[in-house]
Amino acid sequence: MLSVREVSHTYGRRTALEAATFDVPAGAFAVLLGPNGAGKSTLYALLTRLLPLQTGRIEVAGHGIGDAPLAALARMGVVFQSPTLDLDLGVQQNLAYFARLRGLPARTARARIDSELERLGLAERRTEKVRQLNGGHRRRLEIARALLHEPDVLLLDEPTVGLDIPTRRRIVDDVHALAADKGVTVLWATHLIDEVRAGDRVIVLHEGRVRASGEIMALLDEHDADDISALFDDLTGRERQPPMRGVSRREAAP
Ligand SMILES: Nc1ncnc2c1ncn2[C@@H]1O[C@H](COP(=O)(O)OP(=O)(O)OP(=O)(O)O)[C@@H](O)[C@H]1O
Repeated sequence: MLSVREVSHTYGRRTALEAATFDVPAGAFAVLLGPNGAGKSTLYALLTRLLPLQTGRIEVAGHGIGDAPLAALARMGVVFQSPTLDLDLGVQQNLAYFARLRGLPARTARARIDSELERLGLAERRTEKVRQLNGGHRRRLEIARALLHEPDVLLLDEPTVGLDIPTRRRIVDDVHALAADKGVTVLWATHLIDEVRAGDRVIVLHEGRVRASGEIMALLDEHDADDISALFDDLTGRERQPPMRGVSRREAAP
């Protein structure tokens, strides 16, 4: 569903991505895991055409982002690192405005917005300004907005930045459930290993290079790592960190 082949990007003399290559199969939840400066945001800018592709090829649902950009972008929902809701518009207005931008027929938009507001427990608060919502609700509203046009692929760039741990956990669980429910393919960028769940695919990006890519349990076996923290330390040269909650091989044991 998402294919990234030999993608490199430089800013002047600084190399941000170097021959990055990975695939995300349809319906998979893939975590793009990399420390600060790994090149995650650069990759998202290339995937969404905020930056022009310098070398390599990116395909979304079979459409090349360079040669069929409109078809590729139409299949994508995007949640950027910085929030993009209009704080002074109402909850429902934010969704309706976006549905218009995506060209959804009014009746379809209304039905989807109603069901999303219901799911988020915001139906009663639909006329309130977004400014009045807490951080977790704002982010969940933004994710719901990105799914209104029923994209095949949902891209999220560090969507839990600035949120407390319980809210972060809730959003990670929520998007996993949503993805399974709607069959949407997800690429979730983060530097936080505890956002990976058993069954996820992981792409470890470090200094612009893909260091490993595959299903998390298979990667742990392949690298003989006890848990994701050890795998991440091994692949990024990070000093061994104290144990942190995260996927481990013990979970897979009978
Ligand atoms: N506009 C720019 N001009 C020059 N260098 C840049 C620019 N944007 C990013 N870089 C550099 O490219 C590299 C990759 O940055 P990028 O923002 O893509 O990484 P990231 O993994 O998203 O990091 P973060 O988690 O901090 O956002 C870094 O070395 C960064 O300093």
